[in-house]
Amino acid sequence: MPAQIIDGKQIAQQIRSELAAEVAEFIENNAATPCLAAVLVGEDPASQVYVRNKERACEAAGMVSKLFRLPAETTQDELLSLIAKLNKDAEVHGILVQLPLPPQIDSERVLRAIHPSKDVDAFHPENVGLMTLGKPRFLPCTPHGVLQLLKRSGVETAGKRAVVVGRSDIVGKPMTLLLAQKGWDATVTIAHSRTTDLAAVCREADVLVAAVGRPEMITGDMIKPGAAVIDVGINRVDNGTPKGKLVGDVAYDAAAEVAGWITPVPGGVGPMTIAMLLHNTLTAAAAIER
Ligand SMILES: Nc1nc(=O)c2c([nH]1)NC[C@@H]1CN(c3ccc(C(=O)N[C@@H](CCC(=O)O)C(=O)O)cc3)C=[N+]21
Ligand SMILES: [Mg+2]
Repeated sequence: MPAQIIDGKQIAQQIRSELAAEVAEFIENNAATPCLAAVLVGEDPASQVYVRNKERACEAAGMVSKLFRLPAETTQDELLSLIAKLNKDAEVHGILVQLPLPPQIDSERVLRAIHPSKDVDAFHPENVGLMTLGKPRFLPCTPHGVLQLLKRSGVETAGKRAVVVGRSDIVGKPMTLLLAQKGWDATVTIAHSRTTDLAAVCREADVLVAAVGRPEMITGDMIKPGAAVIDVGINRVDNGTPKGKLVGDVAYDAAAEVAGWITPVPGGVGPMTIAMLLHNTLTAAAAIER
């Protein structure tokens, strides 16, 4: 039986309409509208697309989106002073600084300058710490989106073996912690580029999350029959067209013949990241306006 396709676009749309209702209620009960400030430094074309999608999604949910575009030559001090201004701005509930930042900027310093109560990416060490302790203020958007895809598709994680391929601070690491936490209750392995016999490790997974950033590196033979395969990768590869083609970290066609569930790219995890960003922005607004 071929895999059930997990339609991230549709599930994200469902979450966004749930959020729109909550935002409307929030606006009725508070003298404020949830507001996300997005900061984009430079002209990276992919970043422009993501930031525009985030703005549109915010507005569709009834939230305010403020975009701050800074030139590629922006200095660290200029960026830090914008963040200081946004931290103090009572109208702004969430702040997102789009990554990657240009090389003259120390990303770690910038992310730590965002006030933790407005850190809707959940990248600040205080928020990473709270999440790790099982007391999250915000959940990081992409891993939270993955959990929602699993839950809303009826994939059981309790007692199951989960393998996360990739150990980034943004996806891999928090993904493993969340899958192991109470309520999700998976037995989790974190695998990476130095893992011996990666294929055998992956084949043990009832839930396989690929977050390595290497196009189609997870092949059909690495998948346990019936597993849920969640592809976090978004890689643009050359296919002779000017824009190239988006592919995930999973070789989709072969994987779909073996898996029980699978997420496509595009239309899988990507739209969920944005939906969970909106969710965090509403959470931030509720905490600040309370
Ligand atoms: N501070 C910060 N926070 C982020 O959350 C963040 C970031 N920086 N920098 C870049 C990455 C990447 N990211 C995506 C979000 C949505 C899609 C998305 O909606 N993708 C669509 C396709 C988009 C396309 O066609 O290119 C999809 O997968 O269907 C993709 C990627 C958020 N990121
Ligand atoms: Mg941030």
